[in-house]
Amino acid sequence: MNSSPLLAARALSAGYGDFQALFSVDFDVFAGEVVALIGANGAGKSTMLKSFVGLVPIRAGTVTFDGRDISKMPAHALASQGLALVPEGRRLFRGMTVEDNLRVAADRARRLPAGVPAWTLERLYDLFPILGERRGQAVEKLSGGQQQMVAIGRALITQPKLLLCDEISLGLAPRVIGEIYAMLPVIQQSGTAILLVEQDVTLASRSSNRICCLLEGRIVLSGRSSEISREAIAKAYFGVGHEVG
Ligand SMILES: Nc1ncnc2c1ncn2[C@@H]1O[C@H](COP(=O)(O)OP(=O)(O)OP(=O)(O)O)[C@@H](O)[C@H]1O
Repeated sequence: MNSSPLLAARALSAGYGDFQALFSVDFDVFAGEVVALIGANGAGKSTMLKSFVGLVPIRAGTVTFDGRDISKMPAHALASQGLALVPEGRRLFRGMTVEDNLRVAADRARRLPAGVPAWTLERLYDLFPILGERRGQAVEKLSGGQQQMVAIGRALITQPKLLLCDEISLGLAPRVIGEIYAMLPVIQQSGTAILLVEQDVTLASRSSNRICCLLEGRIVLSGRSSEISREAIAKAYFGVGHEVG
């Protein structure tokens, strides 16, 4: 693993009005790894992702990406830096086809160095063949899982170094979740790091190299997914002193 992180948050605080959602968070993602961010409802997971991409303003601290301070960079400028968000709820362009949803995002893509293979429509259709079959259909005609595949494809076509995924399993059937999560190693092997916000702790743990747990806006546990016990995760998830069943 490289010694300098791809994404680094330092003493990051963020919130909404009078409410503080993140308290001096230190957090890293290194190139090529999959990190899962877990925590109970309201712990601050989405806020953290949104603060990375300029959708929630940072109150204190810094976020650097690929060595550059992005703390004040507007959301629309981040795709060209190599940071892409798959937002909770997908937020596709309704009324547009699968292919047009993908094409629109390509306009904001990062310029790739020579020799680095790009995520093209063809590669995305190889990753999710059903999208190729349905490329001409309006996205609202697709199932939830297929829409999630479009949302992931739309992020990938911006050629990210880091893909931020906000609860991509939410509301989907286990089989569909399995199909989508099966593609994460393929994306990782292509050289894209992934930060997953995931409610399902078992899935989060199985799908990641490292896991971090947020509790009430603070990181309370961080380590290699293969080395952290279920008990440690449960304690961190619910807070120290909470009975673990
Ligand atoms: N737009 C907002 N305005 C005010 N408070 C907000 C807003 N969005 C989130 N919050 C509050 O910030 C805190 C963190 O919310 P956040 O959505 O980041 O949590 P989360 O860990 O992603 O939870 P969930 O799994 O429920 O999405 C919560 O207390 C939430 O109520």
